[in-house]
Parts: sequence; C-alpha cells; structure tokens
Amino acid sequence: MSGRVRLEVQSAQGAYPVVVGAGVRYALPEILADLRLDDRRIAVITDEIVRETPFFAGLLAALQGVGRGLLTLQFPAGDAHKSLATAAELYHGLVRGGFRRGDVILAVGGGVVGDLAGFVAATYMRGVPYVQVPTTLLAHDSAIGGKVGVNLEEGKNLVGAFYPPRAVLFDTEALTTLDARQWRNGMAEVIKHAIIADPDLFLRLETQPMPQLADPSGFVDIAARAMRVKVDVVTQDERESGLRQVLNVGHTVGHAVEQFSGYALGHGEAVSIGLVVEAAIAANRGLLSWADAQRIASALERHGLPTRPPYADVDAVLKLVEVDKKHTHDGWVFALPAAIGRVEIVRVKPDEVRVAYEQVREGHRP
Ligand SMILES: NC(=O)c1ccc[n+]([C@@H]2O[C@H](COP(=O)([O-])OP(=O)(O)OC[C@H]3O[C@@H](n4cnc5c(N)ncnc54)[C@H](O)[C@@H]3O)[C@@H](O)[C@H]2O)c1
Ligand SMILES: O=C(O)C(=O)C[C@@H](O)[C@H](O)[C@H](O)COP(=O)(O)O
Ligand SMILES: [Zn+2]
Repeated sequence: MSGRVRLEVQSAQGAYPVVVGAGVRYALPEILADLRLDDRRIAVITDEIVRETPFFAGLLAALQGVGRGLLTLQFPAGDAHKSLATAAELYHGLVRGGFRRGDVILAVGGGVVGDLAGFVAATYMRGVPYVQVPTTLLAHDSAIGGKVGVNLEEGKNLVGAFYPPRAVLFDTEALTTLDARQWRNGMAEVIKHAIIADPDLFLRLETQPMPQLADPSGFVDIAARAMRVKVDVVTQDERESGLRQVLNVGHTVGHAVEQFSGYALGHGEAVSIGLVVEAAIAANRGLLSWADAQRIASALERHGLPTRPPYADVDAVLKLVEVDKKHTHDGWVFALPAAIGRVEIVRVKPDEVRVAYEQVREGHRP
C-alpha cells in the first residue's frame, strides 16, 4: 500500500491528525485552514541543510499566499545545536520578525528541528501553535507525541515540555535526499517500534527486502505501522506517567553513549547499541530469551546499524546513564525488551548495566 494514511492522536489539548504519504506537503494549506491557522503569520523553523533541499523549496512555494507572510529561521544542523543557546537565537528571530502569540510555527526538519522548534513553540510568549513537518525517517518518531526539548551538557533532553503539535505531516518525498547513514538512523526507531508492539512488522524487517531509498513511497506502509505504535502509546499516556516509558527502550544506555560520543554517533546508531545492551541486561536476568536478544541484534545489523559500544570507559558511560529522567530516588528504571512485541518497565542495578555493556562490547553478543 503506498497511498495516504491518516492517524489521530488523542491529547489533553485536543486530538491532532498525523498524515503520512508521498506528496502530503501539498495538503498543508488545507490543514492550516482546517485548524483556522491560515490567517496567521507563519514562522518556518529549519536547519541549514534542510533549508537547501528541493523539498523545502517546494514547501515554501506551496505556502505562497497563505497567511500573513512567511518568516524563515534556520540554525546549524546537528544535535550539538539542540540547545538553550539556539532556542534563544530563535526567540530573538521571532521577536524581530514581528511574530505574535496567535501566529504559527512550522517545524520543518529532522528530530533536532522538531524538538527545538517545538520547545520554542511551547515557551515563546508562553506557547504558540505549531505543526510538525518531519523530513527524516527518524522523525516518524520525534514528530509525534509532543516531547519537545533541548540537551544540556550533562545529558540529552534534560530541559523540555510535553507540548503537542496541532498536526503532523510526514511527506515521504522529503526522504529522497537523505543519505544512507540518516536512513539507517531512522531504521533504528522503526525497529524499536516493532520490538515494542508489532511482531509482524519485526518479522518483515528481519526477513524482507526494503523499498529503495530513491522511491520512499513504497515505505509509507512500514512508516505508518511504526507510527501507529507510537500514536497508540502516546494516546494512552501522553505525559509518561507509566506506559509511555516503553518508548524509551534502548534509550537509557543509548542516550548515554550518544552523549559520550559528543554526537559523533547519530541518535539511531546510539539507540541501536542501547537496544543490544539492554537486550543483554534483559536476557541476563531471564526476562528475555537469548534467542530473541539475538534476533534484535541481527535485525539491527541487517539494517546496517552498529550493535557494539565503541567506548571502553564504562564508568563514564554509567555516569551519563545516571541522569536519565526515568530514574527515581529509589534506583534506576529501564524499559527492557521482554519479547519481540513486549517491553517491561523494571528496576535495574548499575552492576547489571556494567556487566551487559562489557559483554556486548567484548563481542559476547546476544
Ligand atoms: N521528541 C521525540 O519524541 C523524539 C523521538 C526520537 C528522537 N528524538 C530526537 O531527534 C533527534 C534526532 O533526529 P534526526 O536523526 O532526524 O536528526 P537531525 O534532525 O539532526 O537530522 C539528521 C541530519 O539529516 C539532515 N536532514 C534532515 N532532513 C533531511 C532531508 N530531507 N534530506 C537531507 N538531509 C536531511 C539534517 O540536516 C541533519 O544533518 C535527536 O535529538 C533525538 O533526541 C526525539
Ligand atoms: O516519545 C517518547 O516517549 C520516546 O521515548 C521516544 C524516543 O525515541 C525519543 O528519543 C525521546 O526523545 C526520548 O525521550 P526522553 O524522555 O528519554 O528524553
Ligand atoms: Zn529516540
């Protein structure tokens, strides 16, 4: 199936649509009209790489004549710029551009743009509406669910908010300019969603050939299945009071190695390593079978993702694990795979992480 898919997220601030398909950017004026946002000033926030893509040019062309004029704000690409400093630059740009409380932000880019522009939307003048227009495969995940924020030197995403977008428009035509590495980064979160709740999708990812990057329209069905997992979870638990923690599988170790690498590792690459180490923690304690841990590692490798932590300094990595937002004063909390299609929230001792990290690093892979 390569047509358009429409999902809906239920949120405390009202339901919002998630539209997936090739060419759905052309529906943006209509969606802004449906949201009664088509008479506002529009601030398009993006990064310097996305700004140069044909997709971005086409999107601006589609917006000509819509609203009270376009303001484009851009910042240097990459997670190192998902920071309070960049947010401040964007606030100044909005003020200088005459952007008012009722106006609308479009976040056009990957997860970094989505998280940062969403954070600016949540905080500028105490909150303005925004729409997510994801342009990486990875952002099939980040655009949904309203987790917005920035990194601190001490850790990933340590400052942020739950602030839902008014709509998500995922045009798979944007993906044609991604390089192979960014594609792989995105596949890590697709595989993660399959591990959480879609064993059939997992089977497909571990056995069948994937659609070609040059024609991502063939990818709509796979992306939409992964997005459905996320939509279902965040609809049930928007503010991570419990269930939503399952979406964090692979991230407790993943965020730590991502941060440790100084963002040399992409988010998806780090999550891939995190999934394998966390699968080993689960298998060591008998929560996950070794056979399923092996399937997880093999599926990630099949999609070209790294599965061994490159860093020997386990103490430094554990220090970064320590700041994870899931932990409580009573100890560390992990989302661990319990089967292909099931994740459990459990307390984990630092030593279990150390043992699994070293096992996987030394190549005793699941
Ligand atoms: N909020 C959430 O729920 C959530 C979920 C998952 C990930 N994230 C966050 O998302 C971020 C990672 O997202 P990402 O991997 O998309 O990173 P990214 O936004 O940095 O994009 C990766 C690279 O691809 C480039 N790019 C983007 N779109 C392109 C296109 N169409 N063609 C060519 N190049 C393009 C970008 O300029 C960048 O260089 C991390 O900060 C992570 O923490 C958030
Ligand atoms: O949406 C969620 O919830 C997730 O955990 C999705 C993750 O893929 C994403 O990387 C998220 O930003 C991590 O959230 P955090 O609360 O661990 O910062
Ligand atoms: Zn993630």
